[in-house]
Amino acid sequence: MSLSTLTRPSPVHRPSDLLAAYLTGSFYFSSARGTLLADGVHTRVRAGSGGRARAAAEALDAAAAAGLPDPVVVGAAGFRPDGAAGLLVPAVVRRAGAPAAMAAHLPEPRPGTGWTVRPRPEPDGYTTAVSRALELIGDGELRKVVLARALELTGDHPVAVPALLTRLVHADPAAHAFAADVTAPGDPAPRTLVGASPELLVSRRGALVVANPLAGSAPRAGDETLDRERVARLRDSAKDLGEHAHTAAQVAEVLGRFCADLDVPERPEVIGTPTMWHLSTRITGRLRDPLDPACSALGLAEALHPTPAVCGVPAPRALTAIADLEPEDRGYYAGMVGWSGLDGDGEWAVTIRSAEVCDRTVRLFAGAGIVPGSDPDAELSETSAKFRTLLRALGLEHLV
Ligand SMILES: C=C(O[C@H]1C=CC=C(C(=O)O)[C@@H]1O)C(=O)O
Repeated sequence: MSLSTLTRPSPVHRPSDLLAAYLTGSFYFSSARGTLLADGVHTRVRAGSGGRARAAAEALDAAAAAGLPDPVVVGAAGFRPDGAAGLLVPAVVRRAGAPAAMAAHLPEPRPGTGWTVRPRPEPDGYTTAVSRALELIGDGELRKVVLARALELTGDHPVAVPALLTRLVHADPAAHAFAADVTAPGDPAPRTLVGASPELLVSRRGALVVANPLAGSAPRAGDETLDRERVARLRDSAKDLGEHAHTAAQVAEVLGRFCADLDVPERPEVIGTPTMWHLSTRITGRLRDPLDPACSALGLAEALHPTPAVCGVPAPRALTAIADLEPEDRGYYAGMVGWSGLDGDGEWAVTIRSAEVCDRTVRLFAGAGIVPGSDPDAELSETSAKFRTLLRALGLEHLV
């Protein structure tokens, strides 16, 4: 018998089948690059910030040696470098192509009734924090800081995460859509980080690396003429271009440490999501040493995180300003989510436009970059517009 007749053919999955197969507790990640659904736990990867890529490489080697086919590390890490992370090598991984625009009609989410909403902080607390950040910038302590606020929603029945994820993917098949189990000791029920992020932290395929920092935003109006005006204004806004430049420069500087050639477009372009417009720079590079574990997709993601798209400049001072000015710990918001394979290839997205769902509660965050020229009320409106991605999928858009 030839070897080929003994080889089990790989099953072929459709992206929509993997989405339909997602159950709370699975790991789901899709993007324009493809769809990955993972179940079960082969090995948990336990390591602190800075050591995750090495621990992941060791776990992947051990899983391959134990005969696990296609070992992959999947999961999420929180915003704070010393914060929580849930990374593991799953027992089973299924892959498919990128989700396409889906024809299937989804029933509208049940209009949200019976929800209580707790903004953290209240809107005027957020504008006060932005004013304080502007003072720190004026004093020369900071050049940029991203300030976030949270909405804590409590419904009258448990939130169905598979339905929420399905709505997010249908609303924007090009987004980095994800659902990751982030249950912590003491949680009354499974906790899931779920979202649809427009921001690619880093993607690696062989020696090729892509990062797509975003910063500088305008809400989408939903009217063609108004949106054309908003896009033109964003493209020329000195405040937004400055806010963007910090992020693109830092991402380019970090990738420059690992890459021989790096292509950094001179000017950002404007990209759209169903709710927002963003300034975007797509940076591409070629790794000098793709075999170095520090150059795995996870290693690059660790080196890049947290970028000034979610933190600030200088980063250490921005981290303390965020801790002082935000009343809520960000948890997994503004962290990273994705996967890395045995060969180092993988994809990690920034966990924005996301929520943590636990039983009847949904905790969502949105942030905005504060730079000289920021207006507290406009930053408040920007965060409200960013909440729409999740609120729309929950049937709660009327809340903002
Ligand atoms: C921090 C968030 O967005 C980041 C990504 C794109 C644009 C941003 C901005 O214009 O402030 C933020 O840097 C968020 O959505 O919570």
